[in-house]
Amino acid sequence: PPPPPSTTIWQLPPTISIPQDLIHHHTHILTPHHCSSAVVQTISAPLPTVWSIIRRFDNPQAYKHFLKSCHVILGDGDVGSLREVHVVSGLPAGSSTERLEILDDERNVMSFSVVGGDHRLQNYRSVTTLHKSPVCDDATVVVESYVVDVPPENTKEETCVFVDTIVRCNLISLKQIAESLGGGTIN
Ligand SMILES: C[C@H](/C=C/[C@]1(O)[C@@]2(C)CO[C@]1(C)CC(=O)C2)CC(=O)O
Repeated sequence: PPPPPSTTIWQLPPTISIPQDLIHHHTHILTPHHCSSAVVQTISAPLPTVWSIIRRFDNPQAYKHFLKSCHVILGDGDVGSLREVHVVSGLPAGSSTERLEILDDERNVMSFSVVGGDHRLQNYRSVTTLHKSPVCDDATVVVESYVVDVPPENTKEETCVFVDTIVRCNLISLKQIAESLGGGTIN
């Protein structure tokens, strides 16, 4: 008989290893009240260029155009820092308070969690990783995964569509900015 579905989903070919501390993000027990997904975007710019934009916890609005401002309210931009972002009008959100969970300059992993604010994505948490494209030297593959509570009056599907749309917009904007920088980086 085939192995139970849970093991087949998580069995990755030996060539792909996920850093251990990322596993617990991806093994979040999904109940009917949570939704999770991952968005992948290839960018024709060197990995250090893309990373120089993603890693700036204090400046997400550089590429996240749904945000109109960001202030670090605790810490110096390193893990444990808190930021407060304000959202452009037109979205069912006003502000969000977010904590930097992982910032790994060696493995190019960044993760933040939403810890407060007036919006509808309770317990949103994402992990973004950068990978040198296997097919082209000066290209970068961005993988952004998330887990979030499904709001009481929405379905899992609606929640995923909403979040996927925002994440996709952010990564397209990141692509445009990184590609316009060419090989440069922002510091
Ligand atoms: C989906 C996520 C961000 C969402 C928000 O930042 C927010 C936390 C407040 O405004 C939003 C733009 C939309 C919302 O309802 C919840 C993507 C990202 O920023 O990495």
